Amino acid sequence: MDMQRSFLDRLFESGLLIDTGVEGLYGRSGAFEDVIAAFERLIDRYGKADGAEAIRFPPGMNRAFFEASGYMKSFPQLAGTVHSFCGCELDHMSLLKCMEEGGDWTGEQKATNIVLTPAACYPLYPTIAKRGRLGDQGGLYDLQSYCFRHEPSNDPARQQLFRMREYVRMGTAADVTDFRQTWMDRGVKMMAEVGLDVEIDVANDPFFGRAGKMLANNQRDQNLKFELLIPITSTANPTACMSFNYHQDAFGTKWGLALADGAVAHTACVGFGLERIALALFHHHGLDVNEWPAKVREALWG
Ligand SMILES: Nc1ncnc2c1ncn2[C@@H]1O[C@H](COP(=O)(O)OP(=O)(O)OP(=O)(O)O)[C@@H](O)[C@H]1O
Ligand SMILES: [Zn+2]
Repeated sequence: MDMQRSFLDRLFESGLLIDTGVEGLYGRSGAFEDVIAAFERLIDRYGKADGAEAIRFPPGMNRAFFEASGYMKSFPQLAGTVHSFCGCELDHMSLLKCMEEGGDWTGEQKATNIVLTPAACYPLYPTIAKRGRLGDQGGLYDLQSYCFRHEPSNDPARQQLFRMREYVRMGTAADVTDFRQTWMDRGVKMMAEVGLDVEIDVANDPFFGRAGKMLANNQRDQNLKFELLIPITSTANPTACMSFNYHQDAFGTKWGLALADGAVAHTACVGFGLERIALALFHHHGLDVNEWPAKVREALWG
């Protein structure tokens, strides 16, 4: 396990990641960000011909949509809510007094209407449903967001605030499973271009509790989730750097997403973990991008 800690220490020493004193919450250097920007341009090149509609949401979402999504049923342990001080002057005085005494001042904070986005695609489904039926070709969207998950760790690849680039397809079952397969093939090709060895395997989400075990088994048995894995700090447990999810008609039904003929839409999403991909590149090719193989630099920076 201390391969993780030592890689994290090297990232801090090189300045690529900046320690904030909280596990999984890091500043990033210009060099780190350049790699993410370059990799996103590579994603753009692979996806361009498909004509996805680009949409960017901030890293917080409407609490009502979050509640309706069912996230708290499946992943209560990962969610992060935004709370604020909503009191009067008297409340403010007791707040300051409590802080001064080192007490728990957060208990009086009230929930706002914003929840931190857990995955880039969560705000999309209710947004698209509100527009009415999809067109004849269904829908294809290009998203990117910071996402929050409460999973503190000294593994630099497991962060609490990280960026996810996603494509989401809405259409018939065939449309969305074809889309997912296309991106599995593209994912392998893209990673080969930047000199990373990958494998693709069936996977499951970290559903909470005993009932969650069954959900996870079901997800695996039905091949609903695949991950593209790259060894970063462990070859025995390579890290998921992309995931490919087929939701069947679950989100279509939940949000009322309808195809042009009125049938319930199927959906699939493909996610790139941008920090994980950057970390895989630094781990494989070294912490100085100037020393990376020419072929890799060419693929990223032309
Ligand atoms: N804590 C995290 N830190 C950095 N990147 C992450 C984190 N969690 C997920 N990702 C990235 O976002 C992508 C899409 O998220 P997804 O929900 O499919 O991940 P996940 O299956 O929960 O990941 P894991 O199994 O490693 O917890 C993942 O493939 C991964 O690259
Ligand atoms: Zn998604």
